[in-house]
Amino acid sequence: MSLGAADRLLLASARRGGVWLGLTVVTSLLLTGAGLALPAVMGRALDAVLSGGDTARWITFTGLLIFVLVAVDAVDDLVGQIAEARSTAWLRHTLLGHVLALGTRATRTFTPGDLVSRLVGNSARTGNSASGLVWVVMGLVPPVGAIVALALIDYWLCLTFLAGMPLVVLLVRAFLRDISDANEGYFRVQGTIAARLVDALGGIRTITAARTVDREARRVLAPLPELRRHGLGAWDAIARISARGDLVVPLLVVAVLAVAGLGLAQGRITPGDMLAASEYVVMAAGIGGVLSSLNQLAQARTTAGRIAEVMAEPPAAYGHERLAEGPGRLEFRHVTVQGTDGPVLQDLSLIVPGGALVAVVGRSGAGKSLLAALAGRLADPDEGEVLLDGVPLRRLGREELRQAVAYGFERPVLLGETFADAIGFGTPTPSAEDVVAQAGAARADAFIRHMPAGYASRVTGTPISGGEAQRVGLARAFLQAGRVLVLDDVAASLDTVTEHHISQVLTGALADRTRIVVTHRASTAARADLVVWLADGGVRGRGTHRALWADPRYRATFQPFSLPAADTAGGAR
Ligand SMILES: Nc1ncnc2c1ncn2[C@@H]1O[C@H](COP(=O)(O)OP(=O)(O)OP(=O)(O)O)[C@@H](O)[C@H]1O
Repeated sequence: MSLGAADRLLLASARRGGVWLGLTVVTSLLLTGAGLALPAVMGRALDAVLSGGDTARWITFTGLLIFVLVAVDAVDDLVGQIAEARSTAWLRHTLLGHVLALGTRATRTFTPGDLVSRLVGNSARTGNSASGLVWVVMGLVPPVGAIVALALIDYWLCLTFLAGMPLVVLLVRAFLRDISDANEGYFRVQGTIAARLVDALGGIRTITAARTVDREARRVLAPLPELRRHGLGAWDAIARISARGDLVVPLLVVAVLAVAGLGLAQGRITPGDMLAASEYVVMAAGIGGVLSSLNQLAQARTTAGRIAEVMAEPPAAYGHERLAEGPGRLEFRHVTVQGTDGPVLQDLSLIVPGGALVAVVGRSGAGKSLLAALAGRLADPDEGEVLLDGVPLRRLGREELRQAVAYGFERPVLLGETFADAIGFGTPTPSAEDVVAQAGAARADAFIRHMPAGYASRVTGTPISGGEAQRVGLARAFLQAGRVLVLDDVAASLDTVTEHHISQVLTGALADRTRIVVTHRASTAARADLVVWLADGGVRGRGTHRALWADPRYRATFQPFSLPAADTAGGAR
């Protein structure tokens, strides 16, 4: 993490407080000014009482200053909170936009739980410190002003105070170092716990079925002792600075008051000056107020650093080129994708003819989904490139690419309020007729109509089966289908009759598109114009299912239960 990036982000978020932050500066200035003037005015009031001067005038001034302090304090709280809310909103917006722009890369680099903790907790902590930034700067004004006031009363007072300052500076530096380390550890561990919790919620069925609830709870909360250690570290730093401050500050106060007493005895200063000096020396030594703001700022820098880490990940860059009319011909040119233990796909070259129905088959882990992801830039190759109708995908504009290549997934996430929304998701202006037509094509229409509110039924709170969710996802993919449609194992939860019907849609209404279908089923491969058989990081074979079937290793890629009689070489079509 670069501290520079964290500081820049912190400042940028503070700036989003806009006019409210400006008002915070004004109210802080007023509070600081009134706070600084009060001891002097009180001193004058005392001198006036003792010497029979204009007592009423000075007491009125004192009352006015106290009124200003109370009234402005209330306004200061309000404008400060508005500025903080604006900063936090901007941070969340910016971070969320960036995470979504990172696409699949976001969750490969950061776990979802960790991202959520950065997006929710860390953003708030950073944004809420926007006005804290003002307070740190403003917090320094009273001590500095008080030192100047001491000098104005009597320069010996000021010199006595300054003699003790190096000690105070050392204390503050040590505090900042300790508190930053503790905060950094604390927020990191918080992110780890959030990540584990999200994992556990994702696998809650498995955990419940395997009766491992207690074990899982222990796993999620395992970093708690570390969290406690960092939390205690922060408290320790605060306790140390206040203990040391409790020692140093009274010593400073006593030293300055002793010099002031001497000045009073020698007639250099008046009793009112003595009263003011006693207030100013406490104010000058009042590092406590600044310390809590500094602590807040140190936390905000740490959380800003965690946000800056995500922001530093570059999102996928899109080009500006558009596609000319074309059949949807895809070309994989010497494509290599590195996995964690070496290449998953290596130097793979493949042409998917425009308008063809291509089945991608292979054993589990062969890289079928990865190949499907490469076809529409849900993943980018480490070497080589993928071209659509002659244009490298990287050069295409985002909109152009997303319109050209549509996807359907095995476990679709249904996004949108209602089922109609979920099907129309991603299509700019889906008409109700189109939504219903594609739901019919994907065999989703009947069960959606049976719901109490039909297409207007809410997705959240309406339990549906895995196969039903797949059909809704398919309807969305059909509606979106551009010149290329990629279906990644979409029929996994479908019965053979439904799957057959959907195959008919692929070879009927959508026959003019390039269709890439990742499948484990021989029956689907049999219906394809071309089968691409992946193994050992490359294309082991390509051709029709019937031709490839002669190879026993090809036959072995299909699980026995998915080989109906019709799927023998003779029956395969
Ligand atoms: N974008 C990526 N970058 C690097 N490696 C990846 C990427 N996507 C997937 N992989 C890795 O590629 C390997 C193959 O995964 P993939 O999901 O493509 O297999 P598959 O053939 O579809 O398997 P299955 O039939 O079980 O779904 C896995 O080890 C996976 O971790």
